[in-house]
Amino acid sequence: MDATTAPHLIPPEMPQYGEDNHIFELMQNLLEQLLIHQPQDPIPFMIQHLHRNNDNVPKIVILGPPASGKTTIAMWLCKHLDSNLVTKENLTGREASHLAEAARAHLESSKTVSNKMLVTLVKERLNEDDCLRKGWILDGIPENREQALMIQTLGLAPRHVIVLSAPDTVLIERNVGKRIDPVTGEIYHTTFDWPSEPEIQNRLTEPEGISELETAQKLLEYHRNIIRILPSYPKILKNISADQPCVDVFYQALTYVQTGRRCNAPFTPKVLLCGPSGSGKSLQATLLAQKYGLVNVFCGQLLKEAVAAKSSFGELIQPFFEKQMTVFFLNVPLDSILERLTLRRTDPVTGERFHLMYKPPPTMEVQVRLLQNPKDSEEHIRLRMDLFYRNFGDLEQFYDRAITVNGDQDPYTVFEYIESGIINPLPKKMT
Ligand SMILES: Nc1ncnc2c1ncn2[C@@H]1O[C@H](COP(=O)(O)OP(=O)(O)O)[C@@H](O)[C@H]1O
Repeated sequence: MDATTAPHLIPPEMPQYGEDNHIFELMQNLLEQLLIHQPQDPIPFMIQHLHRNNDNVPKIVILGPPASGKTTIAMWLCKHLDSNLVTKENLTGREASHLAEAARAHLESSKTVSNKMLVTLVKERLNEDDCLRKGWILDGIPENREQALMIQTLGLAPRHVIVLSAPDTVLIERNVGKRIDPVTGEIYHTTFDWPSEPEIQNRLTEPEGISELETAQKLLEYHRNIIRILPSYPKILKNISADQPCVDVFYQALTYVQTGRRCNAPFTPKVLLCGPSGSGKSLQATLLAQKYGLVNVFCGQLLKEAVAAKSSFGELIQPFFEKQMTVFFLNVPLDSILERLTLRRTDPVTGERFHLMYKPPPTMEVQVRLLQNPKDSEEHIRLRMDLFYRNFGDLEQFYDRAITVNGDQDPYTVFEYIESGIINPLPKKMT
C-alpha cells in the first residue's frame, strides 16, 4: 500500500515495538500451541505457556549415517547449550518408565522397537519438565519417514535439523575405531580421539555392531530411509560435512543452531551500507530495495532534497535512524576502485552509463560520444577515498556491530553475504 494514501498515520514506533519485543513470534507460538493441544480452556493454558517462557529453548534433531559423529556432536551441543540429549539408547534404558520397560522386553525378544513404541517414548520424554525447560537434542531420531510423520502429528516440532554426511568408505573405516567410556558414556576413537588418562584408556569398551560388514549394512538402510525423512523438514535443514575434524563440525553446527529462526513475521530490514565511492553501495542498495520492497535512501540525494524543500524531513526520518540498524562496510582495495571508476563513461544523449571493461558500448557511434565525469579522475578518486577512510574510523566506532564485507567480488556473492547478515545476524564478522 502507498503509505502516503493510507487512512491512518502509523507511527514508526508501533511496528518497531513489535519487532523489538518479538510480538509476532510470541503470538504465533501461542497460536501454534493452542492448535496442537486444543485445551478446553484456552486462557489459563496461554497464561501457563507464557509463564513457562520456553519458546526459545533448543529443539534440535541431528541425523546422519552411522559413525558420522551424531552422538559426539549432540553431546557437545548439549553441554554447550545446557540442554538434554535424547537417544534411542537412553530412551529405552529409562528405569522409571513402564513404557521403556516394555520397549526393553521387546528389544530383547525381537531386537527391534516398533515405530509407535519409540515415538511414544520420545513424546513421554520431551514432555518431561527438564526437556520443557531446557529443550532437547534428538540424536538419530526419526529413523524413518513413518517416525518423522508420527512425531510431526504429535506437534513435536524441531527448530533446527542438522544432517551430517561423509563418504561411506570414510565412515566404515571410522566406525571400527569407536570406543565408549562405560562410566561417563563419552565417545572416543582409537585414532582421532584417544583419552590421555590411562584410567580412562583401560576402561574403554568396544561397542557392538561396528565391524565393516555391520556398518555397511546400516549404511544401506540409512540411505534408503534418509531421502524419505528430509522432505519433512524443508526449511530448517542444514547439511554439514562430517568428513572434517570434529571441532569444525561442532562449530558449524553451533553457529547454525544459534542463528535466529527465520520467521515470517513482518520485518523491515534497516540497513546502512558504508564504503568509499565505487565500492558498490548503490548497486547493493538497489538489489536489496528490489527484493525486500525497501525504500532506498541515498543520503546525498536526501540531503539535497531536504535543502530544496526546506522541509523538516530529517525530523521525520529520525525515528528510523535512531533504532538498531545492521551496518555493512563494503571493503574494496584502491586498485579495484580505480579500475571500476576511471573506466566509467556516460552517454550524453541517452544518459546511459557504460564501463569500458565490464559494460562496453554497443556501437562505435556511441563509443565516440561517451564522456567521463571529471570526478572519476584518478586524482579525485584518491582524494575521496582518503577522506572516506579518515571519516570511517569514527563511523566504525559508532556502529560497533558493523560487518565488514569483501566488496571486491561479484555483486551477487556480495549480495548473498549482506542478505544472510540481515536475516541471521551472526556474532562473527564476515570478511
Ligand atoms: N569428525 C570426526 N572426525 C573423526 N572422527 C570422528 C568424527 N566424528 C566422530 N568421530 C569418531 O567416530 C566414531 C563414531 O562417532 P559417533 O558420534 O558415535 O557417530 P554416530 O553417533 O553418528 O554413530 C567415534 O569414535 C568418534 O570419536
